[in-house]
Amino acid sequence: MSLPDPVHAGAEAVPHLVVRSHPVADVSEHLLDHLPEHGGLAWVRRSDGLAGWGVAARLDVAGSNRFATAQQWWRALTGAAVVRDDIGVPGSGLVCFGSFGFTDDDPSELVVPEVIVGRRGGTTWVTTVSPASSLAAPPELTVNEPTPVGEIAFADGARSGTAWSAIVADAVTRITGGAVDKVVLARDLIAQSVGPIDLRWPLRRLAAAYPNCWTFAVDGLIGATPELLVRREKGLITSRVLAGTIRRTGDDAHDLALAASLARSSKDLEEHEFAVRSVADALEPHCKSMNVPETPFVLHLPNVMHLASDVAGVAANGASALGLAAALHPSAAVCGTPTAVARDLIEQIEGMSRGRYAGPVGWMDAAGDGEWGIALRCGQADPDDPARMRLFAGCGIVAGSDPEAELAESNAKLVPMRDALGV
Ligand SMILES: C=C(O[C@H]1C=CC=C(C(=O)O)[C@@H]1O)C(=O)O
Repeated sequence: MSLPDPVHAGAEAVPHLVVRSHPVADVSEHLLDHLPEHGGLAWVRRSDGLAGWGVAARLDVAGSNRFATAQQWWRALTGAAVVRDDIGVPGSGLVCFGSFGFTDDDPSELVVPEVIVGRRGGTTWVTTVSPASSLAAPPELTVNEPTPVGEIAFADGARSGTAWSAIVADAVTRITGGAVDKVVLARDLIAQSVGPIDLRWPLRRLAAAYPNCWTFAVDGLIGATPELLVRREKGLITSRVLAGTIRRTGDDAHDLALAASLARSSKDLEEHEFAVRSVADALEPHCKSMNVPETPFVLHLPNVMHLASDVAGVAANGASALGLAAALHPSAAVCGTPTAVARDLIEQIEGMSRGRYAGPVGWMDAAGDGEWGIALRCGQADPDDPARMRLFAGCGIVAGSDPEAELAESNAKLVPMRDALGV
């Protein structure tokens, strides 16, 4: 059979793909159970979502045009694909997973898996993606048990806790001096195991312990994020904005009192308002109407509670989920206000590379619908040492921030990944 000429998206040639989605019987309640040992891709929340493996096509990209290049590539790829989709819901048919660097220089990628298992509202399906030259047979779904992570040790990353607190104190001085209104500062922790870390082990534990979060895996970056940067679905745009945090104590009555104090805390409400404003301002040009709640609610997670606002809008144009994520990134929940000043300050004083932590992570389909979360409460597997991961956590710093309290908050935000890796 002679192959059609490759289609080009900018400098990149894209393959002609043949895609088939068909319903299947459930083999397991948990989509993550189907992942093979290596190369798993995931975006799941409770029993719904997408889990994929294999690489049918992939784009690696960096630079200030990375979102535009990725869009162009995806448009060319979807335009050249032959799709038979018997399900017809967002997430069926041709989809890609993606993860973007926090800065222009950090690596970003889109991956189209060879196999995707999806579930939504009680319907489970399998999508197979193959080159036009070699059609793939649908796989048998199996339940695959991960290897438990053995003994694991945690050590300081780029900065010790004390050194990081000093950086936070420096930021507070700059904020009170008027240089910037809010800046989000992050730190990393190194997890070192005795043997290779089977990423499916922490992934399953994150999904089980944080069912209200979106559990993700893209190219060695895994986590369970509570923050949805943007979802676009059939003309409806939504975003869950988080900023303002208090640690849980484990005592329910006390935690309720803490939730009430969080909802009244002027320091946290100010921090939250910056984040909501940045999202509302970025979405406004893309929405005909928008609902921005006046007061946040308190989102209860097992380790922390957050001030949260669900912003919603009706799409005014054809901007895809990725286009909207590009407009929103970096929001004030992970960067600060004003954005450019906060970004420069992070670069100047944070003292580490964030990689894909705090960047958009998620998926999109051929119609441009999709979900992009912010890669928080996550860890990056070391490509050179399979027994090692870098874990990340950050905190929004405003004039009223206390460096010691921020350090404690960052430790609480590291708990999900630490527990997931532990025995
Ligand atoms: C930057 C992180 O959290 C952000 C999201 C929610 C609450 C935040 C805060 O209260 O500081 C942060 O803005 C992180 O978890 O690494």
